[in-house]
Formats: sequence, structure tokens, C-alpha cells
Amino acid sequence: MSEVTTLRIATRKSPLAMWQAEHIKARLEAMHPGLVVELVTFTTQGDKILDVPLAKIGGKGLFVKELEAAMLDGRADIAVHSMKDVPMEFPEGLELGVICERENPQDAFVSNTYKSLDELPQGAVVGTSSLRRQCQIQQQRPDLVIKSLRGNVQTRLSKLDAGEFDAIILAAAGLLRMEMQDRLTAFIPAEQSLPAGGQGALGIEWRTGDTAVHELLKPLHDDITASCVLAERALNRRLQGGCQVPIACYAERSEDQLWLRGLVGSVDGTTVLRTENRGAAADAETLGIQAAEHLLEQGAGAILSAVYGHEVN
Ligand SMILES: NCc1[nH]cc(CCC(=O)O)c1CC(=O)O
Repeated sequence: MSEVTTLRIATRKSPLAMWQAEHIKARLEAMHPGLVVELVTFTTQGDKILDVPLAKIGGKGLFVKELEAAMLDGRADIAVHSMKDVPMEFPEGLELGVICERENPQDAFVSNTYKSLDELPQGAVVGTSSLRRQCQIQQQRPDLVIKSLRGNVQTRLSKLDAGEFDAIILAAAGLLRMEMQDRLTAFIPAEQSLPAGGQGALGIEWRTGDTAVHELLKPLHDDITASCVLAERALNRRLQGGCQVPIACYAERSEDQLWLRGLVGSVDGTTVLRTENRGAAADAETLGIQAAEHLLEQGAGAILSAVYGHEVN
């Protein structure tokens, strides 16, 4: 095995992205004495365009393009991603095959006044820029007013604190990773807000064929999380979805069995299609595709076409 002495991680500058890169750096350095891991920071398109809902700027890949360019031309060796933000296809020359153990995958309810979604008064204002969260909240509480909320986790919390919203919804994983659990008012159960595919899991991308780097990363791989995320991403891919569409999916694994739940809904929550599928973890990808097919049979294509502006079948 060729010796790698320095490994460079390409990362965005947001506090969560930095935390995630630092976390992987610490784990790699602990596992491989003598290895030096450096962070190379970037401001991506997604970080620059803050005033437009993500769904309108074609969210997919907006946060990863610059990082991928840096890996391809050798300015960096790996990138650490939140799996829910990672596009389905990788550019020629890059691959992702290491998925780390999942943090809590649930959505979090955050409010300075109310204890839970159910406690919100009629007409309360909830901040989220996720169509998936909007759809599920509106189905249960059509009276709530959803207002767009962009920016990194700290920005979103400061907008809540400034009184712009009665409550906001965030991924629990982001708050937990940054040790802001005191801001987490309540976990929202999957029955109330099914998470996005990949939520709470980190993945690592590197140059195809860079076997020395891959060897260093391998011990970080978690097979249980990987099988769950594989099923979720297969569902998303079949529905041509990314993070910024009203699609939710969440797989849980017990022994060698997967239980996958999926959902597609209209943004206003008036139509919400659900499915679930169970089977062997070894068939994760098939389970995801079958669940997607089942949603399409129920009419998911028409809902998604309206969001994407092109046909899904
Ligand atoms: N879309 C942004 C994003 N990407 C990953 C996380 C949280 C961490 C994770 O899911 O791994 C967040 C923040 C949020 O949705 O509140």
C-alpha cells in the first residue's frame, strides 16, 4: 500500500459542514497515527444564493460542485457530505462508497414558546424551506402558515429568536452534532415527519481509483447505515428526487431485515401518498425501487411533475 501522509478534506465553511469535516479528520487521525488531515474550505453557489427558496434554484448539487472540482484537479482528496444533500450521480472520476454510522435521523421542532407541533395555536407561523416538511406539516395542520427559512443552522435559529416564526423545523442531526441540543424543543416522530433520504448520515467522496485513500477511509464505513441509505437513495432516484422535493423516505434495519417507509405529497399537504416495504437488507436497492413504483402507481408522478415542471413516470 502506498503511503498517504497528508489528506486534504474539501469542505464548505458553514459551521455544520466544518463540524462534519473536523469530525472525520479527528476520527481518521485517531485511527491512523502519523496521518495529517487538513481542511480546504470553499464557499459554494448554494452558500451564496440565500434569498431564493432552494426548490427554485434547482437545489441538486448546488453545494457540492466546487468541492468536486477541487477533488478532480487535486486541490483536495476527499469531501464529507450530509447524505441527504448528495446528488444521485457522481461526476466521472469521483465516487462515494463510505457511509458512516447515522446520527439521529429525525426532524426537530424548535420553538421558544411552544413545546410541540400539536401545541401550536391556530395560524402559527412555522419556518422551513423544505417542501417535504411543509407537505407533512400542512397535512396535519392546514391552519399553520409556512414561511420560507434559508441559511445555515445558526442563521435559522437567529431568525426564530428575532421573532420571525413561532417555530422552525430543522434536522435533529445538525443540532446534535453542533452540541445545540438545548435548542431542540422536541424530536418529531417519523409518523409525523418522515425524514429525507439520507438524513443524519455522513458520506465520504473520493477520486475513483485512489485506493490508498480508500484504504484509510474504509474503517469509517457502517454497513447498517449504508444499507438503509442505499434503499432510501434508490427510492429517491426512481422518483428523480433530491433533498428539495416533497419526497420523504426512511429505512430502519433490524438484523438483516430492512423496513422502508416512503412518502410523496403535494406541497399544500392535501394529497399525501405513503408506502412501506420490508425485505432483506441485501436487497436494499430493489426495496427502494419497489417502494417508489408503489408510490407512482398511487399517482406520485402527477404530484412530482407539477413540482419539477417535467414528466415523471
Ligand atoms: N439541507 C441542509 C442540511 N443538510 C444536512 C442537514 C442536517 C444534518 C443531516 O441531515 O445529516 C441540514 C440542515 C437541516 O436540514 O436542518
